Amino acid sequence: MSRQTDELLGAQVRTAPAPVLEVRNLELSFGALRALDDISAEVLPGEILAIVGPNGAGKSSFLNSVNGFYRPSRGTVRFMGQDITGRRASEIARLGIARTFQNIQLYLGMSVLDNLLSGRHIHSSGGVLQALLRPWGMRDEIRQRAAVEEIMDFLELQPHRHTPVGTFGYGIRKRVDLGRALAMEPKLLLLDEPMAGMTMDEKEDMVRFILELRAQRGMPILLVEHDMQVISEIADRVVVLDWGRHVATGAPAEVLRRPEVVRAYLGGE
Ligand SMILES: Nc1ncnc2c1ncn2[C@@H]1O[C@H](COP(=O)(O)OP(=O)(O)OP(=O)(O)O)[C@@H](O)[C@H]1O
Repeated sequence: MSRQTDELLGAQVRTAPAPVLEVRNLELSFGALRALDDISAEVLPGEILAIVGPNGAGKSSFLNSVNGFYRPSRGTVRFMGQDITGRRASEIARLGIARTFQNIQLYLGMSVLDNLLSGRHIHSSGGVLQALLRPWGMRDEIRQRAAVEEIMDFLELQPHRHTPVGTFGYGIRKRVDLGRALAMEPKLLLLDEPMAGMTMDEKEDMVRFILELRAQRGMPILLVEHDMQVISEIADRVVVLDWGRHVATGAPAEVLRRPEVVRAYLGGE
């Protein structure tokens, strides 16, 4: 190999962006059921990576293994260069991985504003309860409020700020759930079926917010979603799982056409 080629390759190695999230050979079992079998994937800076696959493929298990809800039996999870495998969910959240949930977990009797403030607890001196009671010093209170106001502006939630979340349908609830995750000031966002149960208008709004998050803040996003049209429009790459196994990885337009991917969907539903 010539010296010039050597230098060129060296430059490529140096400029390749380090992944924000790097998952290697992940394995997770529930009794005899192998929910994840040797799964590897990575999220690059500013990338939107989608995990897709039929029901029971292991998508939520993958998210749960990344954010510490489940403890994988094998494999590693590295976040911004740090090994976080098997760490507790609260610790992983503090390191900068926030997530939303398939079955939204909000405080339904509380206002939009208070739900978002609950996401700030990792940035206040007390816990969730203290974040809600707001016994912070004046300066801390102003800082927490300013962060939440900005998120409400961004997600167009201002008209709903004082309304209890339980009075809203799925569309607004999912948006509040995203807002609460953003209130944690994450460096990586995990979204579990952010469009599920939404009307077309609500989906379009959510797509817009996700794309703006990436464009304006360079937010890397790992999402699980069933809506293939949405996936094709927003994901840079997709990872296809089936029965806990890896089927394919690549650009949506190319991967979703592959015969093995089509087969996985036809066989799985
Ligand atoms: N806590 C658990 N205990 C036992 N089995 C589980 C648990 N969580 C997931 N599983 C099983 O692991 C497999 C993968 O489930 P998972 O929820 O990860 O799939 P999924 O791809 O997210 O499915 P869906 O699209 O239906 O949400 C399924 O067979 C499921 O029943």
